[in-house]
Amino acid sequence: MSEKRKGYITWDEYFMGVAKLSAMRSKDPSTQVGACIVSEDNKILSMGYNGFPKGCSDDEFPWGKGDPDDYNDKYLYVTHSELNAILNYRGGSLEGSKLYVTLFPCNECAKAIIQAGIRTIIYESDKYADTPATRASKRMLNAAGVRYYQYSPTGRKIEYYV
Ligand SMILES: Nc1nc(=O)n([C@H]2C[C@H](O)[C@@H](COP(=O)(O)O)O2)cc1CO
Ligand SMILES: [Zn+2]
Repeated sequence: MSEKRKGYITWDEYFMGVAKLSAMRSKDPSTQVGACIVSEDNKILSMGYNGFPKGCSDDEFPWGKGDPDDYNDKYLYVTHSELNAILNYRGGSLEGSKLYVTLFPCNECAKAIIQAGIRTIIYESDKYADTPATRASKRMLNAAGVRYYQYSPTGRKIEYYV
């Protein structure tokens, strides 16, 4: 056997796969989001998923939304996967890096993405495309010249057994 194996996964499948694995750690009963930040030369720098900040117990803080009392709304407490991935990175600069994320970033994360120097976003779902948060996000990303494109799945089922 002198030729390389065929059927190995692409870089996009690899990193979106890592983002999805990360999302599976989320405790949010409604939407689980995962992110993976990668250097220009395809090395993983950081990962994250949506969750409460350190010390804010997943069992004590509220996971609900739409509670008449905003104080008990998860949106006040959750850190988004993208921001967690940015904050989890302790190695220095993210300048020029790429972000793989399972859901299009919101406006608040867009600010952090732009300021961190992330230059490319590869996203899977855009299920909140019509919301002001996503529209404002695209407005800022476009102005800042951050490139984004939707991940196109190959249809390959990613499973591994030795
Ligand atoms: N890009 C994103 N990254 C995220 O981590 N999130 C988080 C915030 C919430 O925990 C959850 C969305 O909850 P819901 O609105 O579908 O019930 O996903 C949300 C978005 C949407 O912009
Ligand atoms: Zn966000």
